[in-house]
Amino acid sequence: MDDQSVTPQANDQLRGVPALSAALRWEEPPEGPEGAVLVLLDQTRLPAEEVELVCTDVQALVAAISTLAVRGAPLLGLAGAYGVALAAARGYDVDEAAALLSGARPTAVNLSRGVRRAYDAYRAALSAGADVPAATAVALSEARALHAEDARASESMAAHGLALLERLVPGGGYRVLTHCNTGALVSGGRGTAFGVALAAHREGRLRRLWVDETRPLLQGARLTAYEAARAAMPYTLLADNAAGSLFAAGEVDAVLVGADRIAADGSTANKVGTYPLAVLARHHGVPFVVVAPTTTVDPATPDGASIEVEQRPGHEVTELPGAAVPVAPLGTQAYNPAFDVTPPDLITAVVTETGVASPVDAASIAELVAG
Ligand SMILES: CSC[C@H]1O[C@H](OP(=O)(O)O)[C@H](O)[C@@H]1O
Repeated sequence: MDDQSVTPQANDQLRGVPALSAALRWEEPPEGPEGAVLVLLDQTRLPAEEVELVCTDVQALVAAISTLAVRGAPLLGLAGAYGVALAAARGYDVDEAAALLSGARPTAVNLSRGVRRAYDAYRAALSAGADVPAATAVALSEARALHAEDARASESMAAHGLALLERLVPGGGYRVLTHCNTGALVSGGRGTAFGVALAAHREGRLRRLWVDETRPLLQGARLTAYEAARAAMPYTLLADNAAGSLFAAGEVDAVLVGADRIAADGSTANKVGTYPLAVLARHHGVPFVVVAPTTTVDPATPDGASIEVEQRPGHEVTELPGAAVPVAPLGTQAYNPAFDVTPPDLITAVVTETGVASPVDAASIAELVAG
């Protein structure tokens, strides 16, 4: 494979792009939280433009979640928690806000879990006699705590994942294939699977990051390539359909992917196209590793069949992002699941901030959750 690594200087799209800002942040004026806003980096506009969305109400935040302007399981958890605080700060119906936020996308358990965490804290404060401003401060404090916990979890996952890679592929020079986007754009920190690849790069052990474009919304081509270029990582973009030939050519040492929901038995929902990679990895004897915080593990979901897979609009398949005309004839029906589910027997290891589960089964997953 010829070296096609790109450095930020070589890519006009990136020249002059400001440093990657936080994917999500809370802002409030000196007068107090009544004027609070949630500022989101609009991920639908990347990599060409770094545009921020300023959400002043829950409806705007729900729309941003539904359109993937803000996305990625851990970040959805933060958005949900801050969304409850925003509703309380601005005097909206907090019960209604919690319901709207939790229902914005069904698969990533982090979203409803983040909403629940801030909502329960808010309600508990009110029950304990706090007034609304004080209860709002409690909800915001929970959101901020979750943000900090996710950043710390990101560092721990990178450390555990790097140590696992060294065990799986001794000597470094890893050629890692990844799918979708799992970097700082989905996290309070440096991400999940991408964070492991970034740590390997910084240790001089990453020979190549193979980046699946990840149809139909191209999170890989638009977002992972963007993050990899900014980190000056040796990355190469590929069509999802080309992954098989890379395995056949012996060009992949490990697969690193994220997760949106990990069931109690280790079944893992992740971006559609993940399951075929797991089958390819098994066929070619390549380690297949899921990297996710324990906030993505849902003990209440027993197995893969119990995971609700979000079905998205067909136009995302029949139209290319930004194209003037559809690629398919008008009226074409499209099958567009946002995720698929990989069974535990095809997963070499699950890496969380608490450690590594391998083999992957109900017992090893429970041990990760217990910490
Ligand atoms: C570590 S983020 C988890 C997960 O979220 C992405 O889905 P989406 O872009 O639809 O939010 C993708 O499945 C990532 O692997």
